[in-house]
Amino acid sequence: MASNPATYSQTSKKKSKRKRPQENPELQRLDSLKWNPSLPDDGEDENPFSLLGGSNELEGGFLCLEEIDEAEYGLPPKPERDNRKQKAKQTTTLKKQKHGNVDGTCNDGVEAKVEEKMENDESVKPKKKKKKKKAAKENQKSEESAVVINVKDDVEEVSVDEAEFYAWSELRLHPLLMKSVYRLGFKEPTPIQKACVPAAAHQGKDVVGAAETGSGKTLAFGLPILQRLLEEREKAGRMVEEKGEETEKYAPTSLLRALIITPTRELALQVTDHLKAVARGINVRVVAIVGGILTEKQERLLKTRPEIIVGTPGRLWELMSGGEKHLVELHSLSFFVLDEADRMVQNGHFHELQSIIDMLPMSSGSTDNNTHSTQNSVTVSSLQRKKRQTFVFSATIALSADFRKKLKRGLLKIKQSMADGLNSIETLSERAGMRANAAIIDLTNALILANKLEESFIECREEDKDAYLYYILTAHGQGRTIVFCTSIAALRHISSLLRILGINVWTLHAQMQQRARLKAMDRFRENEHGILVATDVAARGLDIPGVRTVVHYQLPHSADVYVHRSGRTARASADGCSIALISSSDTSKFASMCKSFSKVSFQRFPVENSYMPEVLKRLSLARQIDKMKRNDSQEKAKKTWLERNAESVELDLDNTDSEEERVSKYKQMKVSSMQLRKLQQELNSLLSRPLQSKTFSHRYLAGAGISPLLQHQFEEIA
Ligand SMILES: Nc1ncnc2c1ncn2[C@@H]1O[C@H](COP(=O)(O)OP(=O)(O)OP(=O)(O)O)[C@@H](O)[C@H]1O
Repeated sequence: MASNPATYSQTSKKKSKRKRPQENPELQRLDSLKWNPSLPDDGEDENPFSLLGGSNELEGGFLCLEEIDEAEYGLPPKPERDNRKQKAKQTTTLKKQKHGNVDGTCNDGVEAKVEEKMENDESVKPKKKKKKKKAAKENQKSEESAVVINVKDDVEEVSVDEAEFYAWSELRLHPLLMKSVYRLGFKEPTPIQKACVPAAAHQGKDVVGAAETGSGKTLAFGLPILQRLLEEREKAGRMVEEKGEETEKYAPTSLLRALIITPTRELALQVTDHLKAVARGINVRVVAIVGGILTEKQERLLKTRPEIIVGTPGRLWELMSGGEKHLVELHSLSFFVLDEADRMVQNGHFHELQSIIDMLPMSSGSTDNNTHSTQNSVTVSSLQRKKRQTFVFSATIALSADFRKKLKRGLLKIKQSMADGLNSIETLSERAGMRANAAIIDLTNALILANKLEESFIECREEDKDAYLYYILTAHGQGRTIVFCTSIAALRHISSLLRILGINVWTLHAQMQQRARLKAMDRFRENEHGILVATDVAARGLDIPGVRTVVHYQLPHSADVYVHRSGRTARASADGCSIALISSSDTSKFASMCKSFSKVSFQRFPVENSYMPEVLKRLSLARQIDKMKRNDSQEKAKKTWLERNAESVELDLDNTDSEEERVSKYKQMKVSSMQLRKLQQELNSLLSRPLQSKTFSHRYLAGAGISPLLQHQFEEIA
C-alpha cells in the first residue's frame, strides 16, 4: 500500500516544447496505469494550459510592455542613480495613527517625518541635525497640505531605513503610498507590480495581468488606483490655489471611482483589507459589498460614499438592480477590475457580472456621454473624464494567442452587437470596455506554479486516502495545512473522521452560513498549526500566511484549480509543499495535469511505511466510531422527524412496540453505547501515544534524492 520514497525526475521542457508523455518515465508509468486515449496526446490547443504563454512565448513577460510615454501625465523625472548612495542612509520615521473605524471604512491619517542621516557623517552637529529635521518636517507638511491629507495627532512612531526600499523608487509612487509601503515592510516591488505600475499608473493603460499565485497581484492593480486618486487630488489642490475654485470640482471625494470584482466573498473581504492597509493615511474609503452579510448593513456602508468598492457579482448586482444610488452613478468610474478573471467566465454562473458590465457607461472614455447618462448633478471634471481603465488579472488567464495579437495590433474594438454570454476572457474584457492598446503583462512561467512550491504525490487506493491524510497531518503537520476536497460529502466525511482522531479541523464550503465561513477562516488564521478542510471555494486568492502544506484529497476538475489550490502555499517567496493523493481513478486526470505543467521533477511524497500499521489501527477504530455515531444521529433525526410531523397534523404517536420489542431495543441501545465507549477508550489510549516508527532511517532518505524542503520536513517527523 505505502510507497517507497523516490524521486522522479522529468527532463525539463526546453523552451516552449513540451515533453511528450512517452518520453517521461513518471507520466509513462501513470499512463500505463490508466491512460485515457481520449485525452489529447500533445494537443497544444486542447491542453488547458497551452494558451498560457509563459515566458517562452513571444508576447509574454516584459516584452509585451509597450514604451512608456509619461509626458501627458506630467510626472516627476526619474530619480538619478547617482543619488543612490546618498539616499541610502535616509531614514524615515512614520507616525502611524491607530486605526479601526466602526464602519470598517478607512480615513485614518499618517504623518511622516523625514530624518536625513548622511553616510559617515559623524561631524554633523546635533543642532544642525535638528535644523534639518525641522526643514524636512516643514517640507513634508507643505507637500501634504497640497494633497489635502487629513493628518491626525493620535499616532505611534515607526522608523524605517529608506535605503532598504530603494527598489521602489523606479515606480515613482506618490510619497503617501511610499509611506504605506514602508509601513507594510515590503522591501521591493514584486515583478508583476514592477511591470504593472508604470503601464497602469503612469501610462494610464488598461492591463491584462497574469503572474503566479501569491505574487502580489492585488497591489499590482491597487497601487495604480490609489496613485491616480492621489495625483488627481494633488492637481485639484493646485487648481484651488491657482484659481480659487472648489476642490470638489476637480477631485470629488464622494463618487465611486473603482469597482473591483472578485469571484468569492472571502477574497473580496481580503482584497478590501489589503487595499485599506495601503490606503491608511490617504483618506480613501474602501468598502466590501458581498453576499451573506445583511443588505441593510451594506447599504449603510454605501452611504459613506466610498471611492473604492470590492465586491462579488451577486450582491453587487442585487444592489445595483435595486437602484442603489452610489452603485448606479457610474459616470465617475475610473477603474473596473476583474480579479481572478478566468473564474468569472467559468460555468456560466456569473450572469450578474454580465448585467453589471452592461451598466458601465458604454463609451468608456468618450467623456460627453458619461455625464449625461446618470442623474448625478456633480460636474465631472476633466480629471475624472480621463478614460476608464480596465484591469483583468489572474494567475491562470487563458488568453488565446489570437486575443493577444488583436490587442497588440490595436484591433480590439468595443462591439455593440456582441453575442450574449460572457464565456471567454476576451468577450468579457471587450465588453467591459478594454481599450485597444492594453498592456498584456504575462509573467507566468512554463511551470505556472510558484517557484518555491514543492509538489509531490502519494499513489494509493481510494479507501486508503484517509490513512495517508491522517499520516500527513500527524507526522508531517507543521505549519498551517489546507486539505482540499471536490465534494462537500467528502469534506464532511474526512472532517468527522479527523475530529474523532483528535485532530481539530475547521471547514469551509459554500453551503455554510457566511458568519460560520468567516469564523472558520479567522480560527484558521489564528492557529499557526491550524488545519482547514475546504472545497474549492477556498482555492482562489486566499492569502493566509504560514500555510505550509496543501493536500489534494480529491483532485480538482481542472488544472487551473490545481494551480490555485496549490497556490495557497509558497506565497510571497515562502516555501510550501503540495501533496496530491492519487487513486487509480485519478491517474488519467493526474497524468493530463502533469502534462499541462512542463515539470522538471514531480516526486513521490516520502511516506515512511513503518508508521502505517499504527495509522490503520487508529483509523479503523475511528471509522467504527464514526459509523456508530452516524447511525445514532440518523436514528434520532428520524424519530424527531416523525414526532414533528405527527405534531403538525395533531396526531398522537402510539407506541405500537410490544413489551418484548421495547426491552430488546433498550438492550440493543445499551450494547451499542457500551461498544462505542469501549472503542473510544481504545482509540484514546492509542492517541495518547505519539505516532511512532521504529525503523526510520536517515540514510535511506538522504540517498533518495528528495528536495531539501521535504528532507527537512521528514527529519522533523523523525
Ligand atoms: N512587494 C511586496 N513585497 C512583499 N510582499 C508583498 C508585496 N506585495 C504584496 N505582498 C504580499 O504578498 C502576499 C500575496 O499577495 P496577493 O494576495 O496580492 O497575491 P496574488 O498574486 O493576488 O495571489 P493569488 O493569485 O493567489 O490571488 C500578500 O500577503 C501581500 O501582502
